[in-house]
Amino acid sequence: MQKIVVEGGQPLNGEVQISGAKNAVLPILCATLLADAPVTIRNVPRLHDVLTTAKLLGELGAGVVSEGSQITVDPTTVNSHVAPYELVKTMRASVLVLGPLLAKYGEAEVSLPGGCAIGSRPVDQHIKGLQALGAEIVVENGYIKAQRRGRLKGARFVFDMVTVTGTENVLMAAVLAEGTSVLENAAMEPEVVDLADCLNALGARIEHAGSGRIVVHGVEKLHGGSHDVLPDRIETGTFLVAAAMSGGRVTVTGSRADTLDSVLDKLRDAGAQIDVDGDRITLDMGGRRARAVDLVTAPYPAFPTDMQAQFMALNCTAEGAGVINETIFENRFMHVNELLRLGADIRVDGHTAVVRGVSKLSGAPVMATDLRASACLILAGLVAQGETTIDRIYHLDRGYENIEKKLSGLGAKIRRVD
Ligand SMILES: CC(=O)N[C@H]1[C@@H](OP(=O)(O)OP(=O)(O)OC[C@H]2O[C@@H](n3ccc(=O)[nH]c3=O)[C@H](O)[C@@H]2O)O[C@H](CO)[C@@H](O)[C@@H]1O
Ligand SMILES: C=C(OP(=O)(O)O)C(=O)O
Repeated sequence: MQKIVVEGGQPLNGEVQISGAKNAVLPILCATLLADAPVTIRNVPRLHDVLTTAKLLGELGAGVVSEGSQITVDPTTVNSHVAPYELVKTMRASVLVLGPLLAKYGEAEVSLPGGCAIGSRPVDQHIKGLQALGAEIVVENGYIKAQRRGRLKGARFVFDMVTVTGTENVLMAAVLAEGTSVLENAAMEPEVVDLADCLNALGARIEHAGSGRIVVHGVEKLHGGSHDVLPDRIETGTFLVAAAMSGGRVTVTGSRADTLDSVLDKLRDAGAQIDVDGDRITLDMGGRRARAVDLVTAPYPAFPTDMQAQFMALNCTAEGAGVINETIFENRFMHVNELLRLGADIRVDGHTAVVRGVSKLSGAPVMATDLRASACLILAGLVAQGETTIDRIYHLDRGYENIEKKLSGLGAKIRRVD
């Protein structure tokens, strides 16, 4: 099994290009199922999750052609409406074919995602939202079995809590419903806006995506078209944290600072100087040691749960102590025990972790437990004395494109070994 080996101690300097967002491209690929003609998606990151989604679309009968950072999906040949457990269990985002298959083809059978290392991944809100649009849904034998009689009907639906994939699933179904739907307490994440932009480019009539109240005027069909995926704000944040921890100066290019307000604020609190110039964000730490920061994860525009592990790494070697409160997932502190192996000082009490900065971490073999935990361990390895070997990096390949090449380009000593 492949591992990442990091030798700590190099300040990072230079420029790095940001890829398209994993959490935007996956729903967008699923949304192509709604169209009546081929759809081309550009700025697609080369990630394992993208390959899994392409495989799923292929199993449903769609034509999928991938060329570099572009994928064209031809949904006109879809002949199956089943998303099997084998694919859904490796990637929760597979549940996002539920809304499109139901709305377009009248039926869908999608495996329940179950849980994962970071916590349970319930889909009750997806089901309730689709039922509000008139779907008949039963859950049996581990599958969500949905069908509709006639067209789905536009409705008002209030989500019990902010759910990103829940909003996306119901939004995609509402696009082809008869009449207007109003989704209240909707997720405001930039990835939801990107999905809505893509759907509107294909002929949907979605208003106010990015607010907590999305209005969808149903249309009879979507045409083909193309869309450019928005830059990955979590990849951007991960490189900026790496730069801050190393005391260096890094410019990320092809990024969107307006999707990163809470993350950039925390980096400023940590002592970084941040300059934004169009799609370029420059972080300059000027050789200084970061200050520890407090943070609470919450739905957008608050601090993202997907950046929690990386900031925990930052706090590990920062000046002072930082309190981290994780409110989205019940088990998203799996990286703590691995950071302790590197010499970190962290106490966890329920959803709260208190991290006291230490003057140095020391390299050790560690194990990645999930996607962002993997990134966190690389960041810690980059500032630890000696060598850190990170095992189980298949998690990393789900969500970061060429992270070791990109970090090497900034001066890090990092390599992948078999
Ligand atoms: C709001 C939020 O920050 N969502 C994060 C979540 O999105 P993802 O879409 O995976 O998860 P949701 O946004 O749906 O879940 C948010 C919360 O709602 C609960 N829930 C969700 C759906 C449902 O039907 N019932 C239910 O109870 C979940 O248990 C969780 O506590 O994980 C992604 C991957 O780490 C992140 O990119 C998203 O930022
Ligand atoms: C945990 C993540 O993704 P997923 O929901 O696909 O597991 C993530 O993007 O950090």
